[in-house]
Amino acid sequence: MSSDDDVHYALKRLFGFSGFRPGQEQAVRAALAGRDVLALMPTGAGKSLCFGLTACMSPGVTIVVSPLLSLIQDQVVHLVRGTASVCGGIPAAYLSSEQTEADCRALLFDLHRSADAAMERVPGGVPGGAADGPAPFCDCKVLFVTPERLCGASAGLDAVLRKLHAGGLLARIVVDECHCVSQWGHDFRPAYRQLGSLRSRFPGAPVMALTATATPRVVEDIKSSLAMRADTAVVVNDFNRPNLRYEVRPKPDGKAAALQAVLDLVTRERRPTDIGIVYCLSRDETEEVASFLKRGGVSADQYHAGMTPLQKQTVQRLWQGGAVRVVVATIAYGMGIDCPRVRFVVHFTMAKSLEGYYQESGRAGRDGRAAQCVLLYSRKDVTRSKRLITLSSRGGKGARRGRSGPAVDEDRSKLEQMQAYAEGKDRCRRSVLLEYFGQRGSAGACRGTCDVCAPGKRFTAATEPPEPSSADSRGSGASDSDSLGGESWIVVD
Ligand SMILES: Nc1ncnc2c1ncn2[C@@H]1O[C@H](COP(=O)(O)OP(=O)(O)OP(=O)(O)O)[C@@H](O)[C@H]1O
Repeated sequence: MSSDDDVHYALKRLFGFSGFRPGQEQAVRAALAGRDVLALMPTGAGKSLCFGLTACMSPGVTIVVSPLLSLIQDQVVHLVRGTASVCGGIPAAYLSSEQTEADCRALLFDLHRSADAAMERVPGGVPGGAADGPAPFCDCKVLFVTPERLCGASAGLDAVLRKLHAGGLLARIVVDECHCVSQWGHDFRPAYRQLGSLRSRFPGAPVMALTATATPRVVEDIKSSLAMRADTAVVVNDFNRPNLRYEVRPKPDGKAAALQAVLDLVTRERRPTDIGIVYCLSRDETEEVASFLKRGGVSADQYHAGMTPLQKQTVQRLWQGGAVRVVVATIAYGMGIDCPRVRFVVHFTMAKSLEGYYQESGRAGRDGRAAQCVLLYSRKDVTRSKRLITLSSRGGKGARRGRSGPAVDEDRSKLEQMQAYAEGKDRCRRSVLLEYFGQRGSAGACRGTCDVCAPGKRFTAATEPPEPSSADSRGSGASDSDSLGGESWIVVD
C-alpha cells in the first residue's frame, strides 16, 4: 500500500492536480491495496483519474475495457496529451480494428517483450512478477480495448495478456462504463456480459469497475456479472449536480412550433457564445432540428451513429472549439463527451430512462458553473418511445437490439419512470433523480434550482452569474481540485 504522501505526490507530479475530487482518493487507495473497486461517480467527476493514477502507481500494464472506439481515442488523448506538459504524457495505447496491422503488431510485440523480461527476472521463469523486485520498463502503462476485442478471438492479444499475467504484469482490469454489463442498465451491451470470464482467465488480477449511472439493482448485477470479490470497495459519490438547473416544459404541438421553441431557447435564453446539446430520438430528427437552427442563424450540426468516424470527430472538434454552438444529437453523443463549458442541454425528445436523462443532461456544466437542462415534454414522444421498445423485441429498425422478455418489460418500466418525472408537478426534479439512484435524504439539495421548487422560473443565462473572463474555466489541467458534483462520498465495504 502506498503512503499518503506517495499518492498525493503522484497526483501532482503526473496530473498536475493538487487535490482529489470526492471519491477519487478512496478508489485509488483501495485499488492500490489490491482490492476490487466499484466506483459510482457522477458524470464529469473524474473517473479516468482513478484508473490512470492507479495504473501509473502499479507495476505492469492496466487493461481498460471501454465501450466505444471514439471514447477510447478521447481517453487516450486525454491521458497522453492532457498530462504531457506535467509529466511528459502517461504512456497509453489502444488496440482497435482501425489501426494498421503493423501498428497492432508493434504494440503487442512491445507488451510481449515486457512480459518476457519479467519472466527472465524470476529464476526458472516461475511467475512472481511485481513482488520480486522492480518491474521492467514497459512502454505502455494503460491499454484500452473494446469488450469485443478483449473477449473475442484475437489470439495475439490473448497470448500477450496470458504472458503479462504469468509475469505478474497484468496490473488490473478496468471496466469503464460498467453499467453496460447489466440488462437492467440503460445501455446494455451483450459483449460486456462476457467480461465475467476475465476473472477465471486471469485469477488474481484485481478489477476496477466504473460508472456514472447505476441503480442499486444494476450495482448488484455488475458485481455478480464481473465476479467481483466479496471485499470489493464500493465507492459511491453524491450524485447531486448542484450547478445544473432542471426544467420540464410542455413541447408545443406541431413540428414547426416545437422547432421554434428550441430556436427561441438557444437564441433568446442563451448567450451567443454558449455551447450546448439538443438531444433527439432519431437521426432524421437531428437533421431536421439542426437545419432549422441553422436557418435561424445558429451554428449547429448533427451527430448520430449513421455518420462516419471522421464526420463525428469533426463535429465534436468544431463544437468543443466553439465554432459550432449546438450539436443536435441522438444518444450516440453521450458517453465520453468531455467538454467542460456546456451551458445547456435540451431534450427535444424525452430520454428513455432516468439514467439516460441523468447522463445526457450531465454533459452540461462540467466546469462546475451553472447550466440549464430543459426537457421539452410531449405524450406523443412517449408513444414513439413505446413503439420503439415494442419493436426492439422484434429487432425492428431504430430499436435497441437484443432485447427480449424481462429486458423489454424493464425498458417499459424505465420509460414510465421517465414519464412520471416529466409529468410530475409536485416532486422536486433533483430529488426524483437522486432517489432513483438510491440516494435518499436529498431533501433541501435543490434550493430552488428546478422548475418544481421554483415554479414559473426560467433558468436562462440571465439568471446565471456572469461568465469569467477566461473562456475555459478548466484551465491548463494544473488546476486545484474542484467540487464538481456533491461534496460527499461514501465507501461501502
Ligand atoms: N482531482 C482533480 N482535480 C481537477 N480536475 C480533475 C480532477 N480529476 C479529474 N479532473 C478533470 O475532470 C474532467 C472530467 O474527468 P473525467 O473525464 O475522468 O470524468 P468522468 O467521470 O469520466 O466523466 P463521464 O462519466 O461523464 O465520462 C477531466 O478533464 C479531468 O482532467
